[in-house]
Amino acid sequence: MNLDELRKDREKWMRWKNIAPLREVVDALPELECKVELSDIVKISANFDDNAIYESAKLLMPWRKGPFLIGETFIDTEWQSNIKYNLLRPHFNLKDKRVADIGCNNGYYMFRMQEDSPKSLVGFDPSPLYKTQFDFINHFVKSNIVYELLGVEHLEFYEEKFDTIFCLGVLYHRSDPVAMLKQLFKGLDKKGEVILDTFYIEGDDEMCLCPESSYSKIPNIYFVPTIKALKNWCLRAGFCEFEVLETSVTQANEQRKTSWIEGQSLEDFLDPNDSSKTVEGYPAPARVYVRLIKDKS
Ligand SMILES: Nc1ncnc2c1ncn2[C@@H]1O[C@H](C[S@+](CC[C@H]([NH3+])C(=O)[O-])CC(=O)[O-])[C@@H](O)[C@H]1O
Repeated sequence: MNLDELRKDREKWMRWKNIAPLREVVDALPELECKVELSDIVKISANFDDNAIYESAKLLMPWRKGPFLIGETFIDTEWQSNIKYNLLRPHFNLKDKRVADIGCNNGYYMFRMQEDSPKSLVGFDPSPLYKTQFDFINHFVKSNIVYELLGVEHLEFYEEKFDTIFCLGVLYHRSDPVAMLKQLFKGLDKKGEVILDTFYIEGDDEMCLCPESSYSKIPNIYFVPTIKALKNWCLRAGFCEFEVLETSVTQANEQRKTSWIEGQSLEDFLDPNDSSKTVEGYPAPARVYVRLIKDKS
């Protein structure tokens, strides 16, 4: 597959009529000397015109992943992504590694991962809006992060292999999860690892929930496995080791409606009389975080 042709083709997405005005917002950002602090909130300080920054950031809504503070503008994103990042933080060390984040959204995790001084950081996400949010933040952060408007399906054709691949919150969106796991496998160098999270259901059987048309009001969720079924998928994809790192139930403080998104959030996705269930009557979203090893030899 010729990725350069695809890249060229996807550059055109930036001229879509809903995206082009947002590109102008990014192109008009001022050149300023900035101080960047990588903590739970990615903080950028400089001599900003705070009203202008606020108005520009608002135009790039919805903001799902973060939070960010730019001057006095606090982008209170739908997700407090620091919770997932901090849960995973004890389980990786990225020093001098080639790292990819698949489904990187606006790059929040990659901005934080810079604290480890990886050799390289590449984000894959086929969303022109999220890339524009990344460009907005990175205009001030000035990182070397590479953002590819590509999907997980392109990873196996990518020009370089990776030592660590993060793939968080993507597997349940794929209609062929084993094929996706194989694509991650092929994206790794020999000794590589994948850190992945996905929704799971409780149970000792090797079983899977197949939602009828939506899960937690999300339409494109195909399979929600037990941990044992997930392990089987991973072994079938070729990984030699499957290690459960953490499990968590999404709480209202992690995903909630803020003034930086339109529409609904977690509180509208759960049964109002029983928060252990989704509105569809399925078990409420719980996530398992795993490490997959390509080859131990
Ligand atoms: N083919 C594709 N390949 C890769 N990514 C894709 C594709 N299609 C859509 N996406 C992207 O995958 C991300 C899924 S969100 C996870 C974000 C982050 N990782 C998180 O864990 O918070 C889901 C969630 O938060 O549950 C979005 O940014 C999509 O644009």
